[in-house]
Amino acid sequence: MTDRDPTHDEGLDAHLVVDRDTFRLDIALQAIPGDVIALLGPNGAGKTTALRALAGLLPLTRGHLRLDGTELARTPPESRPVGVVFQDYLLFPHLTALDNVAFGPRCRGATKAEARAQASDWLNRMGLAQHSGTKPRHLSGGQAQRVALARALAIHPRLLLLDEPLAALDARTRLEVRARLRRHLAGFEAVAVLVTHDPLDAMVLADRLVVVEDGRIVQQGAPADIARHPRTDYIAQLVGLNLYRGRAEGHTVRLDAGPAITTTEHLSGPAFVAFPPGAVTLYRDRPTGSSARNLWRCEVAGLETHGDQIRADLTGELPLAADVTTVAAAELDLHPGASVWATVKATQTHAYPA
Ligand SMILES: Nc1ncnc2c1ncn2[C@@H]1O[C@H](COP(=O)(O)OP(=O)(O)OP(=O)(O)O)[C@@H](O)[C@H]1O
Repeated sequence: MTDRDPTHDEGLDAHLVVDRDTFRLDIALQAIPGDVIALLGPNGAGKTTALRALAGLLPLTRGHLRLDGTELARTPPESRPVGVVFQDYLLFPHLTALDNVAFGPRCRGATKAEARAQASDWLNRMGLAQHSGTKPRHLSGGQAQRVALARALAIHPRLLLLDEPLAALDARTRLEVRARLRRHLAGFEAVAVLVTHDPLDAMVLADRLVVVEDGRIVQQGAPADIARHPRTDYIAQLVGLNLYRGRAEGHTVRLDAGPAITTTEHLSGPAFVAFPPGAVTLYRDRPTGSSARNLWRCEVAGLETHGDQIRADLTGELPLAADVTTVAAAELDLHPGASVWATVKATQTHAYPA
């Protein structure tokens, strides 16, 4: 585990206390350059409040906000080394894609020619060279998202904030933009914080999830750890996904570490495959009549109760989480150390490019 303590003047060190009428946000966030953090939480939990406080759009009631060792609380938002991608991208409608991206560098003292050269470079990197003269209304959702990202990155931010970066996109575009955004974030050398409702976005894009409920952090950690050991019902439902990486060939994703998973999607190349714990069926004995292609022998490592469901943490051929009813758990005599067979139908899995 990396040392996340930004005491060496690198990264984000924040304690955000913000009062809004009867609501209080009180969270501490630490990150080192290269970290991608996802803030997740139910409606009204305080995610947007946190993002706005980080951007300087809401004042702190108390606490501190240090970036690379500099206290930002008194720096006006437009002078902070902070790039923001808003949910609906907020591109200037009357400016071309190029001038939208050039806006930040221009405001920070670059000449018009310099700012445009930098903007052009960013648009190239985003694969948008041929759209530099296009106005936002003629861009697709995915293209507008990339322009917004280029605009945020063009100021060389030390903190990149993304508010529901994929929410405005239709399901198809979302897949593609998610994969692309992931590559950009992986190469980003400062701290990135994104707010999302979507556990899949969070797990694919972030190295660390910070779950906020009612203004407080209720759990944080690596996505896989949180998925296996959720501490609240909300998190159990939210991150209820088994997620793996591998290489797809047709309807099969061969995992980097583990067996192959049969999916309905037809892909080739690096891919993720995910399925919810509720999609897993458990058997004590090897099922004979089952048509499921995905059949693995596992051992119960742990059990946790969430309402009337039991989440089984399984190890073995494929580590996975499975949700079963309390009745089923009793019938299967599930207990740590018990060996079980797990099946997942291809139709219950979801594969997408990595
Ligand atoms: N302008 C405002 N004035 C006063 N209180 C507000 C204001 N905006 C939001 N709040 C309150 O702050 C709390 C947190 O809201 P916030 O928008 O940060 O949550 P969120 O986690 O982003 O929710 P959502 O997922 O619905 O966007 C809520 O209880 C909300 O009622």
